[in-house]
Amino acid sequence: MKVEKFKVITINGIVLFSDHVDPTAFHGTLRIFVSGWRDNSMLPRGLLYEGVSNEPMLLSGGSAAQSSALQCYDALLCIQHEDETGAFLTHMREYMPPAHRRLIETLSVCPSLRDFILSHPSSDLCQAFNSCISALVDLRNYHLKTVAKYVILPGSQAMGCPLRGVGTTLNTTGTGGSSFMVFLKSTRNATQKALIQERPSASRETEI
Ligand code: HEM
Repeated sequence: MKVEKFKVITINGIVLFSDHVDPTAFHGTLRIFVSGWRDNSMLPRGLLYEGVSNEPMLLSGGSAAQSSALQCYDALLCIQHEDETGAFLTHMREYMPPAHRRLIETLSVCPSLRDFILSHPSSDLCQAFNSCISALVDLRNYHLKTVAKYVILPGSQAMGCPLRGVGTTLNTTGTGGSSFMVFLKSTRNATQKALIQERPSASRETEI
């Protein structure tokens, strides 16, 4: 299979694919190598690292969920990821450098920026906060479309492929074994929930 068309740009540890990446080549070649060996039916017991451990190790594949940038924004903007989604993102911190993990933990326990804005009503502050949230919602929506283009669509077209079993597992589960479309929609929805509803200002109330 031809892979020379891959164009990969690394931004803060995140691998960003340009429009030149062929979804079928991504799905059929690269994704298999980043799938990891945790919740992976091909390697249910994990992988034995000879000379490192006597027991097989279960490790998730590479994912931007392990990038500290997005988790820092979430903590700063008080975006709450609940239940399984929150647990998965917290688990992904184990793959970050310890200093990055500590930064996210520190931001999470700092006085809440959202509460500050709510208790000091200012239209400018509120709009600035909401534009940050909206930008993150847009990013997560764009990302959902990218995942559909690079994983769901080529996965549904991979009939007859010798790696079909691998594809089936990887089409519905993320690198951590999550059902990733449910997970990704949940992170997007939690982001949307953080928007502050602007109350009408006193002057506008008197105008009406
Ligand atoms: C072809 C390109 C991409 C594919 C197929 C893809 C796929 C996925 C999948 C399946 C997940 C679910 C969790 C997991 O499996 O680990 C995920 C999570 C995530 N991805 Fe990507 N991704 C791509 C590119 C990117 C890029 C370029 C970014 C950053 C700008 C990014 C940021 C994230 C983040 C932050 C998460 C964690 C969920 C969240 O916080 O909303 N991904 N990705």
